[in-house]
Amino acid sequence: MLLQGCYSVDYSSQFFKSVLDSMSEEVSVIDQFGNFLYVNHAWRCFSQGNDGASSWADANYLTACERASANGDDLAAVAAQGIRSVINDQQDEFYLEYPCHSSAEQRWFMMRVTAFAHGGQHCFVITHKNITERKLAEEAVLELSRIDGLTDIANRRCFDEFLESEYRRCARLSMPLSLAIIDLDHFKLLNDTYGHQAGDECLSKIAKLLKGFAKRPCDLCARYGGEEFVIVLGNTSLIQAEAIMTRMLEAIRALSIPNAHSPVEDFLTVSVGLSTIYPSKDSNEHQLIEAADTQLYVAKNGGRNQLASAQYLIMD
Ligand SMILES: Nc1nc2c(ncn2[C@@H]2O[C@H](COP(=O)(O)OP(=O)(O)OP(=O)(O)O)[C@@H](O)[C@H]2O)c(=O)[nH]1
Repeated sequence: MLLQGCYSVDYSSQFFKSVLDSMSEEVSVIDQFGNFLYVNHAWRCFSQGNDGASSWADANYLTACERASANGDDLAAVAAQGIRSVINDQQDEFYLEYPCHSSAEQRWFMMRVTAFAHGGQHCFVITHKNITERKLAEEAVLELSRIDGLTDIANRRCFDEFLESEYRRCARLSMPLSLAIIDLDHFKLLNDTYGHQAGDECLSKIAKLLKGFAKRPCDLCARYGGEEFVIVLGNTSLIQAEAIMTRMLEAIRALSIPNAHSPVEDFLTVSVGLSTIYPSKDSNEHQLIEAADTQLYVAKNGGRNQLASAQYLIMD
């Protein structure tokens, strides 16, 4: 077929083959049994680079997915199910984003499956597009959305998510979970005496110190509110958490951040409310927060500059 424009173009098979071979997306066409009918240049390059298989014409996409699935690749099972759903006309299109990391780099791909009919035969186009750049940008944004801008530690949102998942993990493994709320004493006076900028610097200094007390993957230090911080200690009993918090209180006193008008000391002190729970299906993480908050109230009322703690007991 010839169409007239600036140039005359011959829309022959060779033309479309050249178009498909020039694409960076990997494109293949399979029949309803999963047998390959066509693959473009990018597909051939990718599969050769991956496993040296060059004879795509003899291969079967569904069989390859099912083999990978049997070897523990859960996403291959999802892909096979998605392809079948388009083949069986259960949906017009299947779409999957999946990681495919190599030893050298992190990579993500987007797979799309659509159907078309050709000469009475049902055909299915499967494309794979490298979406690594977009995924890395999304991850960076997500990371930023979980960090407190001033202190560079986890923010409240990150804390909420972490506590929920750590709560479930400790419940599953019958482990204790401890939570400490750390509130700076008379911080308003520090701000009023030395200015807001000095207050900000103080918050950053405290955050940096607290981070050193939450080093394991099951720990988290976060900014909970203005001058309130939290430390989650997974798999940590009350006695162990008390020991850690006592060391932390001493470390904060040792910083000797001036707070000349504080009625407690002439340097910055903190009050800590600590509670430990053995998570179960009869309790939840919000009860642990309430329990730590109650202990913080006890510490504040007891004269500040101290730790108050209690095991959270689940009532029948
Ligand atoms: N510099 C600075 N100050 C903050 C920030 N967020 C909250 N604050 C201040 O923290 C102070 C908290 O005051 P209060 O709630 O009265 O608590 P406090 O003075 O620490 O008194 P107690 O907690 O009862 O010991 C307020 O003056 C807030 O303006 C911040 O990001 N930077």
